[in-house]
Amino acid sequence: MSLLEVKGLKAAYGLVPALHQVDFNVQPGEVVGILGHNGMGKTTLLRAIMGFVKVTGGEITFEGDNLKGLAVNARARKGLGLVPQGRMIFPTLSVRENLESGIATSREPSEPIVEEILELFPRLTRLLDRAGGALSGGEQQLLALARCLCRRPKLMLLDEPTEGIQPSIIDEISDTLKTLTAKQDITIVLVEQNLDFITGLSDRVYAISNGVLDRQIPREQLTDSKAVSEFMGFAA
Ligand SMILES: Nc1ncnc2c1ncn2[C@@H]1O[C@H](COP(=O)(O)OP(=O)(O)OP(=O)(O)O)[C@@H](O)[C@H]1O
Repeated sequence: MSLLEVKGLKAAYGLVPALHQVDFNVQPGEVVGILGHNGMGKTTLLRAIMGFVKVTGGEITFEGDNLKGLAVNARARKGLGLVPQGRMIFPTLSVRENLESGIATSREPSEPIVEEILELFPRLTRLLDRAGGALSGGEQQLLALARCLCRRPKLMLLDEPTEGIQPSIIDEISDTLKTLTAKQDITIVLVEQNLDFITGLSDRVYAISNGVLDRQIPREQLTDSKAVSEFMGFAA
């Protein structure tokens, strides 16, 4: 059984459609990438899966259960976690407090998991008392990832983790995610426009274009950025 199955999904902002037809599935333990340019519907898709955006058609099932009508909190309790675009960490709370705020809504609230999660994030360990707002963009992204992991999600939805981040920290985020998937039982859906990042991490990559996602990029093309651009219709 797929962990996540999205079928014929549609979503709109008022009368303006943002997702027209989204069909894809994610198997347990996979990293599935969704590649698309600005405004193609990537954020809307992740927010619709998490329950922040109302869907107007189609269905989303998680571990075989239809998520229709379930609020964000209920989806989080089922094991979905979103690391949003722009990170959305608490700027006035310390790094440690940001991490603890993740545990408050954990499925397993009593577990002392901050220390365990920090093993994956040595850079954050050195910054535990610093205010979230005083971190660099890359450090904030690491914090947002770590905070989400403190809730022990089964499926982590990552919205453009490389956006506005220096190349050196992009590599660190990529390495951290690789260590995480090798070490822990977690499944990831990653939306991105950074081709190298997404192809380096993903087992499979789908293309999203103008709110339509129904095509997987052939595996043999994933290492050829020109072929991927052509496949997606990006080429001039
Ligand atoms: N709150 C909103 N109200 C109205 N329209 C919106 C809203 N959010 C997004 N849209 C529109 O929906 C479409 C998809 O936007 P979305 O943010 O999902 O794209 P994206 O692929 O994540 O883009 P980006 O890479 O720039 O974040 C765009 O046309 C966008 O203008």
